[in-house]
Amino acid sequence: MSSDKFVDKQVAFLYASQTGNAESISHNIYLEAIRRGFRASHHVLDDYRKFNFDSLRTIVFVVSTTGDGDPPDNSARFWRVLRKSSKQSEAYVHLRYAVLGLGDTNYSNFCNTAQRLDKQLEEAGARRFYRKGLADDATGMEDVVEPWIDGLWEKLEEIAECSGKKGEGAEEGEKGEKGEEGEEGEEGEEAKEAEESEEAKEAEEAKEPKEPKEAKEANEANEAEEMNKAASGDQAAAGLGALSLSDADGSAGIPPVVLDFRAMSGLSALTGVPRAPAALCTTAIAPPPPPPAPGARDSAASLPPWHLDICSSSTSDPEQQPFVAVLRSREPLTSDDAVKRTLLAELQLPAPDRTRSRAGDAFNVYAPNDPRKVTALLQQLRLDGKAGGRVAVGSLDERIAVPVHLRRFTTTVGGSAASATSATTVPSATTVPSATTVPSAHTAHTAHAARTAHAAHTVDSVLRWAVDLHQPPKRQALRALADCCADAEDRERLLFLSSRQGTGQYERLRAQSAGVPETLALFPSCRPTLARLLDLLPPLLPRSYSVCNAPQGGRWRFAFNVVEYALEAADPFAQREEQAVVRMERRGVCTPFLAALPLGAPLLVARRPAAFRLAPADVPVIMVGPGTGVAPFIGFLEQRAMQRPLPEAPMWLFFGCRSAQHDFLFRRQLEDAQEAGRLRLSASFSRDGGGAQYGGRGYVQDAMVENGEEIAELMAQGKAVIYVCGDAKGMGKDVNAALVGILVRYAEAHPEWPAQLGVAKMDPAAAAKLLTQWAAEKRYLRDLWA
Ligand SMILES: Cc1cc2nc3c(=O)[nH]c(=O)nc-3n(C[C@H](O)[C@H](O)[C@H](O)COP(=O)(O)O)c2cc1C
Repeated sequence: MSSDKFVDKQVAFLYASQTGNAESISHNIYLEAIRRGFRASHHVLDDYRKFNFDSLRTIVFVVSTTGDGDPPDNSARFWRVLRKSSKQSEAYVHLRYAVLGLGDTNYSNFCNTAQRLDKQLEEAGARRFYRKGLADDATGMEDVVEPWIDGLWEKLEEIAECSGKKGEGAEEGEKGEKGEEGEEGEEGEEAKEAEESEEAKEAEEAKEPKEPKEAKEANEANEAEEMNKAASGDQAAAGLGALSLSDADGSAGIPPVVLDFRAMSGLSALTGVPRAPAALCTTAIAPPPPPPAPGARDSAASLPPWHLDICSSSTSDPEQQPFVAVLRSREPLTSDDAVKRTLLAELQLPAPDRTRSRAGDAFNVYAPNDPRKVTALLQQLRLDGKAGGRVAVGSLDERIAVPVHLRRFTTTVGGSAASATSATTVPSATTVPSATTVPSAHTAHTAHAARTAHAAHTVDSVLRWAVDLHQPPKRQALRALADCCADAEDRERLLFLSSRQGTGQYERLRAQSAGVPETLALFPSCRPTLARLLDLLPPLLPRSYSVCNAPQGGRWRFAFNVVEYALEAADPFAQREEQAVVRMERRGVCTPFLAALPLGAPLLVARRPAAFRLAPADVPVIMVGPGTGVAPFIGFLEQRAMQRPLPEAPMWLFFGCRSAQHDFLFRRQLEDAQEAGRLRLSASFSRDGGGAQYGGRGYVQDAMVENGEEIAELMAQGKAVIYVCGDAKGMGKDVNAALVGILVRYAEAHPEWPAQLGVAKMDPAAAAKLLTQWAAEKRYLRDLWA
């Protein structure tokens, strides 16, 4: 091959993901890249040491945004490194990159991670080779993600060829080379300019009013592109490209024989059906051993069977290493007849000094799927007799590792050769890691190790602990499940559900919180193999809670609403013909688990980076925390009560709930603090108005507006810090809007104030911009959840 025909097909796919969406999307792109002959690698951003970020030349980023415009936890360290290097304007001139951002326009900082990443890379001289994709969970991510991926391949091929054409000189002076400059073509340059001017405008305007428009524009651009792709049949080609011969026979290293479906009419082009994720996993299941002695398996049902592994593994951040805590107490915070049941639980931590707790801390709990869901699924898969059988997961394609959350299952079955290509040997009971790093108070669980060595690798444990059975399946998964139906009608219906035309029914299904077991039950002939199901199910992630006490005595208290509801998963096609109804109780993953856990039971937890830190004692704080959003503020109150001399700066809490009688959380504690002069409490009650003592119905944002002048005074003159904690979609947005209004009115009453800030007119856009500035200065802090 002559040097000018050389094609450099090396590309790294890097992701940052809080709840797994970005991870699974980037993993699917990476799989497709391998199949298309790219020399691809796939890493989480925080593993930057493994992939040597500075030496990469072509990177495709898929990053989500979490919290209040924050990057996911698994990219925290990467940002520090990037910030340092990107201070030099030429640091990344060698790099070509593309960014796909995942976000939700219900949050104020739409796709902030992707935007920030793009900006910082560009400032450091890196070159965007493909337009930025910004996918919106609020309107359906697939609408942006799929066309963005479709368009990516052409650009990747183009830049691979450009690098190749330059032959040996390709590594040097790339930026000035003609081929490189022409990467995006005229269209690409225009898009880039449009983006640049968009960003310039963005800097002028406040984030909040701007973002939904941006998402809309990005979506429109994507839609146009998607139509072009559909016309060329490219979607069908990409979707069916997985059917390469080398995949089927597993022959390593031999270039795959890929059948090109480009010229054939594509099902997805005709119906808007998404492409099914490529098959990756293989599984081998050994016959189950004789049943364990009674109680043996359940004795630590609250811990993943591999918890000792996790506790002793060296994580990159020892602060966030999981450990075993014990449930000490649990009590209701609501009355028996409250609409929502809220519980207060307390955990005993193994070693107080190890946790270095501070008020405002948050932590993760590792909880299993509801065992009833697992049982229902095993029955549907006809695997109920094999639940206790040891399972080995492997990869169909030697070049591709199985996803991280399944790697512990890449073991041989019973010593015989498993079909899993990346299989290693199951650790025997004696090789199970010792519990030296597990705190001594918890070493009782060590004795459990031998028993769990087997349980750690069973069909049951993979479905209980490794994959999420609660999330409604994504449209791509439904598309793939359609191929697992024996009955043509089931198949058609699943295809329809996954398509754009099926959006209405799909949303209906999602609204009913139908997880995979419930969805499968609606399509009785759908029987995916365990391997296919593992391809499709997202990893089961830990759930996060705020600590609601000041750190003392190695204890964490936290409050949670028990998410439990019995709904009927009605057949989404019920209007068309006979009604199919599946009755299954649907619940959250973690809170019913915590609500039912026996006192004294162990559970696996890990610290999370704190969303909030209490301001210094001389800084006034305004706290907005309806419902369980009040939790971190209880910790703040306790912390300030412990400080000497007692802080004089005011603490003002806006609390809200339905009814003073039923769900006024921490009522006694809050009223006592108010009586003692340590707290100003503004409580709002949306249903009963709070009775004579409080009076009047309303929400926290209404109470804020009523007290707008004082709030604005504290913020504008007193340099207060305002914290908001709770539901993002309703409360978070409403409180933000209330604050905008408050600042506008304050400026009308105090015309000198905007001038002091150098603002000509404090209109809503200027007020929103001021809030953004306060957020950057950490004076307006939000911890919001969906
Ligand atoms: C607690 C929480 C906070 C979020 N905050 C934001 C945000 O500030 N801006 C945004 O655009 N999207 C936000 N999102 C939406 C996520 O980015 C979106 O759901 C995405 O698909 C998640 O991808 P991941 O699973 O890879 O983390 C938030 C989602 C959650 C659950």
